[in-house]
Amino acid sequence: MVLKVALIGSGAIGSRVAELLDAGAAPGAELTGVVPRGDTRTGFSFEAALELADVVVECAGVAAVEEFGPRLIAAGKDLLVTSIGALCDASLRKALLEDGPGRTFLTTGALGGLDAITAAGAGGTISRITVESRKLPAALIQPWMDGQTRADLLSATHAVELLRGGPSELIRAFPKSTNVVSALALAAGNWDVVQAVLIADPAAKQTSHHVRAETSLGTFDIRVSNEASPGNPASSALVPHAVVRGLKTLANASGSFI
Ligand SMILES: NC(=O)C1=CN([C@@H]2O[C@H](COP(=O)(O)OP(=O)(O)OC[C@H]3O[C@@H](n4cnc5c(N)ncnc54)[C@H](OP(=O)(O)O)[C@@H]3O)[C@@H](O)[C@H]2O)C=CC1
Ligand SMILES: O=C([O-])CC(=O)C(=O)O
Repeated sequence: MVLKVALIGSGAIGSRVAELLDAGAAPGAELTGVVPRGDTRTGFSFEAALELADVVVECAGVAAVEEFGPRLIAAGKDLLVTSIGALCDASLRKALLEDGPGRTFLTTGALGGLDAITAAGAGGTISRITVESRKLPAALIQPWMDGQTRADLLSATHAVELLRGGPSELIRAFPKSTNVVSALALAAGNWDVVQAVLIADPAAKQTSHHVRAETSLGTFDIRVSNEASPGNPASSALVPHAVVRGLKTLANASGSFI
């Protein structure tokens, strides 16, 4: 049986996922349509995705998870989320993870090591997870920043610490750049053990995430240095490939790491 996939969002991640699916990168999965933003009276629509897709991939942002996620799950569809920070909201988290009948999957996205953290959280205890993320300053400019803050950031000649805190604080201020922090909390099964720091680094050649997880089953030190997505310097180029890997597993798990 073919796994029918719909996408919400066709930016840097979504458009690459569509290309990869069309090129047959996930045997057993095929692209049914992409939900456009706004007026959907012509062509594919969210209603068409509800009717035709087995799994809907969100690669549109935190607000899109809030807007579409609960309806998909209530309709019995599966949802694959990239904007994982949306799950900082406890009531949305319940709707997506507990209420069913649809299932919510979370992409590993820009990170590695979530499998080990999930296993350690289930089989042991996690005392602390820290993550330091570094990106180029231009990728971290936000709509709420005033002109002076933007100018200072863009002209910085040294690394600048932008924010330190837990998943909710980070996602509120940098919703397109700190989903990995929420991913770590979900992997740990604990929203209180993760502390993050976001750094704008003019010398950053790649986007990096340095995770350190202290658990009763071991200490995991995980560093990823990702190329930026060609379409969006704020997103790692790895993310669409992580999404497609997940779809491939859903469609045909044989031989997959799960
Ligand atoms: N889990 C992880 O490791 C990572 C997660 N992410 C998440 O993935 C998201 C997407 O990243 P990326 O592709 O680089 O971002 P882009 O900005 O390149 O693309 C987002 C696309 O989604 C569209 N969109 C937004 N809202 C809607 C909607 N309601 N309906 C239909 N389309 C919509 C946008 O349209 P428009 O241009 O009109 O706004 C845009 O085309 C990020 O916002 C972030 O939350 C990103 C990187 C890593
Ligand atoms: O792509 C990345 O490296 C991380 C990112 O933007 C996010 O977590 O939202």
